[in-house]
Amino acid sequence: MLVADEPRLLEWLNRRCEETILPTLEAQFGLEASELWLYDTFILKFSGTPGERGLGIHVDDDGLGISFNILLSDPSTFEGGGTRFPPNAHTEDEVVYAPQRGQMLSHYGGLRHASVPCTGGLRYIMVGFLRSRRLVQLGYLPE
Ligand SMILES: O=C(O)CCC(=O)C(=O)O
Ligand SMILES: [Fe+2]
Repeated sequence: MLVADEPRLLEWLNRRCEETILPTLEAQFGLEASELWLYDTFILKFSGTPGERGLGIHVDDDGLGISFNILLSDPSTFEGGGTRFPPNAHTEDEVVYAPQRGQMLSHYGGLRHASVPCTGGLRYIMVGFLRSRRLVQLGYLPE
């Protein structure tokens, strides 16, 4: 579901953006919050049912920006789950993140990644994509 369709969720997201999400992304990417534009935010539900376990390897938003991924569920309520970054030009190691409830993973959207499949219970995440023209100058994006 789209966060913008639910006023209470949108209010929560706007507050979190101001208090934590934007300051964190500013520090991580060396950008000013005013240079970032929240393009899309949605909630995803994964379960152990085949076809609902997670996303295969992909890039977000055509690699145009920055992605954040907040775990909404308590990790004790689902099995499996997490976000996986296969080896890329910068590292030979696969990296897997399995955050606690409320923790945020943020990354350049053009980095290839996938869900670690959920194998039981329900895993809810909030995923948002931000864009910024400055990412090009910083060398994250192709010209
Ligand atoms: O399951 C995950 O943590 C990955 C979610 C994701 O990459 C996305 O929604 O774009
Ligand atoms: Fe993604």
